[in-house]
Order: sequence, then structure tokens, then C-alpha cells
Amino acid sequence: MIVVAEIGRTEVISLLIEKGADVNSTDRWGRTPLSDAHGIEHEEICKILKAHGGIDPMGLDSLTPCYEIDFTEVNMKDGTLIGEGAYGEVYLVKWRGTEVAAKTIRSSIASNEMVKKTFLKELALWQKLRHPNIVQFLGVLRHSNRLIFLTEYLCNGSLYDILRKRGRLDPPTAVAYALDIARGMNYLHQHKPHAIIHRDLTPRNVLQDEAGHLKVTDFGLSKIVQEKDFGYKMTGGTGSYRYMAPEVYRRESYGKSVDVFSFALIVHEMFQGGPSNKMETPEKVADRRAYEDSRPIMSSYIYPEPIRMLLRECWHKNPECRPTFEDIIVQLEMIQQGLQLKNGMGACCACYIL
Ligand SMILES: Nc1ncnc2c1ncn2[C@@H]1O[C@H](COP(=O)(O)OP(=O)(O)OP(=O)(O)O)[C@@H](O)[C@H]1O
Repeated sequence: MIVVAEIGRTEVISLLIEKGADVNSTDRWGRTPLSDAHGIEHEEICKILKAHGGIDPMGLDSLTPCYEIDFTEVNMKDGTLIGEGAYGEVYLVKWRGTEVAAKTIRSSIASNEMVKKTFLKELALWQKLRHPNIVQFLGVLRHSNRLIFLTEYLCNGSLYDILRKRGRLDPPTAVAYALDIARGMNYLHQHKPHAIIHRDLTPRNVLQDEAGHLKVTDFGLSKIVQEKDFGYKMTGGTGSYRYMAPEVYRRESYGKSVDVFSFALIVHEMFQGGPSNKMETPEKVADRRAYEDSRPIMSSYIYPEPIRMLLRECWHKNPECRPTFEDIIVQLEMIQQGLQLKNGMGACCACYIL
């Protein structure tokens, strides 16, 4: 694999190509040498790679500007802190008279040029996404070595907060929420020209708007994959262990179905009111799922049979046996119709027999 950022010299790159190096080999992020060259804005190397058939599967080069917002348009000092994640703090701020969320990226991350560039590429991708179940990206505030970006503000917080406050959800609500997440995820997986794998789908990365709809957010860890979606790897340290697919934990090749696995665990939590195996560390949980094939328990009292069947398929140990989000949506819509029929017949929430 030609790592342009490390080699950096045109004559060395030319020599490697002459010696037969593959100009379109990909690294674990799905980046080719041309993606790499775009990242460091090396025009000369870009030209050489393109002349030899190099492509950039990211479909984005660093020259694609993220939507930039003048730093003076947002008064960060008047912002209210609403949360904190792995990358930094999140504030509620006003921008052009509208309440929006400002996500600040720690200076330790933002000051590293390579990381910053990769991050800006992720944001350039997010900028292109438009779907009712995907949190809307608004733009980037760039200011010396600080990196802050704005997204729409979702006043009801995350699904994690909702489950902590409300506990177990009734089946119609859980199914409606599952449909929201599945629709957002299906949009990402069917993204053209390349599918987008979220890779860190967790209750914290699902937010609720004023109307009660859920939206998927946080693409800091998501990566573009080629349509033939096997062959990429990520380290076991990436993403949240509690929702991690076994193949990711075992550091094997993975595809879109890692998100289906995480989705199943989120749906399980909605019926249960929180995570299972709370006493175990997330890493231990992931380890047992990966090596002992352990899965959460589903009592027939809480989980309607069609939901149990769906979850078993979604967290199947063989990634190829897991359904796509398109299939999941069809199944959930049928389950929803079944629940509505039961409701119409006067059944109470506690006694759904599907
Ligand atoms: N657009 C938003 N609207 C409202 N609240 C938000 C928004 N984005 C984030 N938050 C709140 O801020 C918290 C932190 O968000 P952030 O995305 O930084 O981290 P996280 O998803 O919790 O964790 P990680 O960074 O590890 O993925 C969220 O849990 C949520 O409560």
C-alpha cells in the first residue's frame, strides 16, 4: 500500500508505481493513495496517481469546502453546555436567531493536521446527507486551531437519556422508535456512490426532536465503504464495546451489517429499559458476545414474538445472515400494523400477543 502522507515525494511515488505498486489499494479506512494525496493537498502526486488510474473512493477531496460559518456569527461564551462526548463538549448556542448545537472538538484532536483533515472530510460527507432521521449538519466554524461545527439542536436529548428517565418503553413506542432509527440507517447504507457505515450506533448517538422523532447522529467514526462492503477493518478500540458486532471486536473484516447488530441491541434496550449485563464491563460483554456467542435474554412476557425473531436475525453471529435495514423496515411496519390492530381491538399495552 502506498502511504502518500508518509512517503510524500513524487519521485518515490513514481518509482513505486513503476515497480507495480497498486495505485488503488485501500487502507483500513477505505482510503486509496489518491484519497491520501488529496488529504495532504499534494497536487503533483494527485496528478501522477490520476494519470495511472488512481481513484478516490471517498468521492471527496480536501478541496471540497465544508460549509463554513464565520466564527463571529456565534457567541460561544453565551452558549449553554448540554453534553460531553469523546471528541469534546456540546453547547446550545444561537446562530442567526436559531437555537443550534455547537460541537467543539478538543484542541488535542483539532491541532493535529492529519486528524483534522480526516475529520473535515467526515464533516464534508455529513454535509451532503439529508434525511428526516439523520441529524442535520449545518456547518463548520473555523478559528485558528479550534474546530467547532453546528448541527440542528434536538431538545429532547439522546435515547440514552430517555431510557434512563422513562425505563422500559411500551411496544408501540419502541417499534416507532426502531422504525425511525432503521429509516435513518437505511438511508446511510443506501447512500450513493458509496454506502456509509455508522460504526458507532449507540443510544447516545440517537437524538429525539421536539415532535418525538428519533434521528441518528455522530458520524465522527463512520466511514465510507465501497458497495462491495467487505474487506475493511477497524480496530477493536473504535466504537462502543457494548454495541459492538463480534467481527469488529475480533478485528476481522466487516460490512454494513455491524450497524444491524448494534441496532438490535438498541431495540432490545428499548423493551428492557436499559442495557443487559449492566454489572459486566462493556469490554467483557463484547468479549463474551464475540467468543461465547452470548446474547441478551428476551423473556416472552416483555418481547412480542415477532420482535424476538427479528432481533435474533439482526444479532446473528454470521453477518451475512443479518437482514438489511430495508428488510427490517418492512418487518417493523408489519409489526406496527399488528400492534395497531390489537390496539383498535382494545388490548392494553401490557398484553400484546402478536
Ligand atoms: N444536536 C444535538 N442536540 C441536542 N443535544 C445534543 C446534540 N448533540 C449532542 N447532544 C448531547 O450532548 C451529548 C454528548 O454528545 P456527543 O455526540 O459529543 O457525545 P456522545 O455521542 O454522547 O459520545 P461519543 O462522543 O463517545 O460518541 C449527547 O449525549 C447529547 O445528550
